Amino acid sequence: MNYPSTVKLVEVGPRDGLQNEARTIPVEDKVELVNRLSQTGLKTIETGSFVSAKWVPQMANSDEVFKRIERFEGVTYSALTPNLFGLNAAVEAGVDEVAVFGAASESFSQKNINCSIAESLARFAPLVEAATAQGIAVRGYVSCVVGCPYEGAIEPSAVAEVAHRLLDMGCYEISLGDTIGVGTPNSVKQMLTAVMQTIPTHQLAMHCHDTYGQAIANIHSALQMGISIFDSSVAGLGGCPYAKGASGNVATEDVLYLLNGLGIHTGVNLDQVVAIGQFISQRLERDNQSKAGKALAAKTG
Ligand SMILES: CC(C)(COP(=O)([O-])OP(=O)([O-])OC[C@H]1O[C@@H](n2cnc3c(N)ncnc32)[C@H](O)[C@@H]1OP(=O)([O-])[O-])[C@@H](O)C(=O)NCCC(=O)NCCSC(=O)C[C@@](C)(O)CC(=O)[O-]
Repeated sequence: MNYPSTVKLVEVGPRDGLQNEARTIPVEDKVELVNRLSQTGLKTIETGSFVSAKWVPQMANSDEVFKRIERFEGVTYSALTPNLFGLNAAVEAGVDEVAVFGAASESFSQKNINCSIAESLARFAPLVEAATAQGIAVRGYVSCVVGCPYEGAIEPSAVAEVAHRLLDMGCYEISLGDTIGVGTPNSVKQMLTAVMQTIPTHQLAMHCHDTYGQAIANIHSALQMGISIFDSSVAGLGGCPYAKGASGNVATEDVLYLLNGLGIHTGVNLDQVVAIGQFISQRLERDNQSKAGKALAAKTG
């Protein structure tokens, strides 16, 4: 079997993982989480979000988080920015990288960012231009790449179109989000086949949620197609506030266990991530969603 020899993991726990938590998480806990993740070998940590606090209250203190984290050499600290207002706030807070987030589903786009897909792209273009002019790289997300909570199945061609437009406007990498985790290896393959017709494989990432327990199977399928960038969240934290019932991202521990088993290099220390998964689950008083994390933690006591 042909797999990439190296995989980059984008840790989205502090953002995607925490954005949906009901109770306010103290800044200190977020800072401790980011600081600990920074020492595991992870090279990109999505640390917060510069969105409306009315829409996503949990991310309201992202500026403070950015100001208080320790910056570890070689680690990129990124944030979501839906518009120029968000970009300016993010730059002020000292982000290294930003991400715009669009969708392949009209209904999801309206619910998530209150505009159509076309309007979102028109809004992102000046943001990407302003960010790159300041030397800040922009990642592009496409949500609902397999299914949408409001529209059901999504055509691979719709995903390919939005992904292509984001790349064209200057995003350096496109992260394909199975927002509600409905994908299976076949539907993911069909979607990737369409997207890979216009986007080089090395510029594509998969962002899998594990709602239906398919995330690891889908990642394995994407690996076989040459994808070498995956988003994941420590302890499987997370869920999107505008996708009811969507559970967390695939757990970083589970992805690392898979990649280690396949002999794929990540540079990330699994044991350290397991300990962080236990720490954050205890702080949030929630169950650790990582199967590998729980099994490994039980072994070490
Ligand atoms: C995009 C908007 C702002 C449009 O929201 P809107 O209401 O259409 O915007 P607006 O321009 O009319 O502004 C309304 C108010 O928001 C303020 N505002 C405007 N922009 C900002 C900003 N950047 N930061 C802070 N405040 C902002 C603005 O100042 C104003 O304040 P008011 O005058 O009412 O006091 C809103 O819909 C929003 O914030 N949405 C965020 C949704 C979100 O964060 N969703 C979760 C992340 S996406 C995700 O999780 C999926 C992903 C990426 O993980 C991949 C996957 O799994 O699929």
